[in-house]
Amino acid sequence: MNALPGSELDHKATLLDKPDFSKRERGAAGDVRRRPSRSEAEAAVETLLRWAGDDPYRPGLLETPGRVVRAYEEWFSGYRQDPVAFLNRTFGEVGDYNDVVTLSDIPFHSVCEHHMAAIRGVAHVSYLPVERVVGISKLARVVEACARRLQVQERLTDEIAHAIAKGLKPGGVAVVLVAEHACMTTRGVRAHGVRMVTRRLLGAYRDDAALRREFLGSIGM
Ligand SMILES: Nc1nc2c(ncn2[C@@H]2O[C@H](COP(=O)(O)OP(=O)(O)OP(=O)(O)O)[C@@H](O)[C@H]2O)c(=O)[nH]1
Ligand SMILES: [Zn+2]
Repeated sequence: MNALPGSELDHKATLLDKPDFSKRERGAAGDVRRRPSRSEAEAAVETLLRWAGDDPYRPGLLETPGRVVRAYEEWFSGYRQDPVAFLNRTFGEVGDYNDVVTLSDIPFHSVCEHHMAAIRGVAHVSYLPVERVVGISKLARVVEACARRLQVQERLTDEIAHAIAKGLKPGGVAVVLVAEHACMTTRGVRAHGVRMVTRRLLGAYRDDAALRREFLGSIGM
């Protein structure tokens, strides 16, 4: 099996790269090129609490801005991670094994970039190794690093697939995400139980119908 051709390995310029603020002017919140301080972020939460109609100085809410900022620090931890870097430590020695590796039902949590509401779901990830095999936890770490940012599901799917393609240079990569968007289930159209399914198939998974069927079958699709 040959590795994916170069064009597919190119890590596309997406939000996984650092945002380019250089051409922006000052926005309502000040100079957008400067990362706001923690206390500025907490003040923004306090404003939201007041806007909601509550009193941010009542005892139950006093520590809420600090908690919210710490929570968002976790939900946005992906901005401080390079997903491809998790794939640097590969194993060369896997005996005669030269077939697909699939990890199914990797839970993930992301944040919808339209409403900043939760996206919760599972990722199914598969790759066809060409010499480079990685510890399976690293695939889950790639999913996590891509998910813990503001996302739309289509781009999240694409970024996971391309990070694995770049890091492992495999014969193919397949990523399927099945997720529920809180912006659609808890507000707006309030369509409870709706799940969005997206997939990104690269290399052999895209070109070889039998391999694709086998993968989709193995994850119950
Ligand atoms: N394709 C795609 N759409 C998404 C995703 N997350 C949220 N959306 C949708 O993005 C759209 C944003 O539409 P807008 O009309 O700008 O926002 P809105 O007025 O809040 O829309 P409603 O949710 O219909 O109330 C909505 O249809 C959401 O359901 C995603 O990951 N992928
Ligand atoms: Zn949304």
